[in-house]
Amino acid sequence: MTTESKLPPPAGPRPTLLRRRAASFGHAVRGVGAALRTEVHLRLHAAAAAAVLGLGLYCGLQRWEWVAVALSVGAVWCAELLNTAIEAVVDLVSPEYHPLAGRAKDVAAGAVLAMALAALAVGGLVFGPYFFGS
Ligand SMILES: Nc1ncnc2c1ncn2[C@@H]1O[C@H](COP(=O)(O)OP(=O)(O)OP(=O)(O)O)[C@@H](O)[C@H]1O
Repeated sequence: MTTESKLPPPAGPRPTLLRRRAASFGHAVRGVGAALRTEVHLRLHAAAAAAVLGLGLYCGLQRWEWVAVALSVGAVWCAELLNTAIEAVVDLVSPEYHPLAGRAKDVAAGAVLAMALAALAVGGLVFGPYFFGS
């Protein structure tokens, strides 16, 4: 028995690696856009990120401080986007009430909360000395 696929090859020339990467990037941007349109929390994170950027420029943060702030903002966005994705999948597979569906959503929301608290701590450690002295 052969292990070769019986499927016919796709019609037309195979897209180049660069085109496939560009398409994947487009899907990711579309995902962030969709989440921004539907999730109020994500829009609040965007406003918070803009405020932190302004505050950082105002304070004249050091390079390592920008690193900590950028990683914190990125991690909160990442957690919120994953939470949004998990919510969508849970709604798809379990539109009716189910304790496991509820637990999955609660745990995903908990991940956002944990990251937001860590980001708050980083914000306090970075910006605190600029406003209250070291
Ligand atoms: N299918 C379900 N079965 C059981 N419990 C659910 C279900 N869907 C939602 N829940 C419960 O309701 C809570 C809120 O769910 P919902 O989908 O409204 O998220 P949300 O609060 O709108 O989140 P976000 O504001 O981030 O969009 C969940 O955390 C979970 O406890």
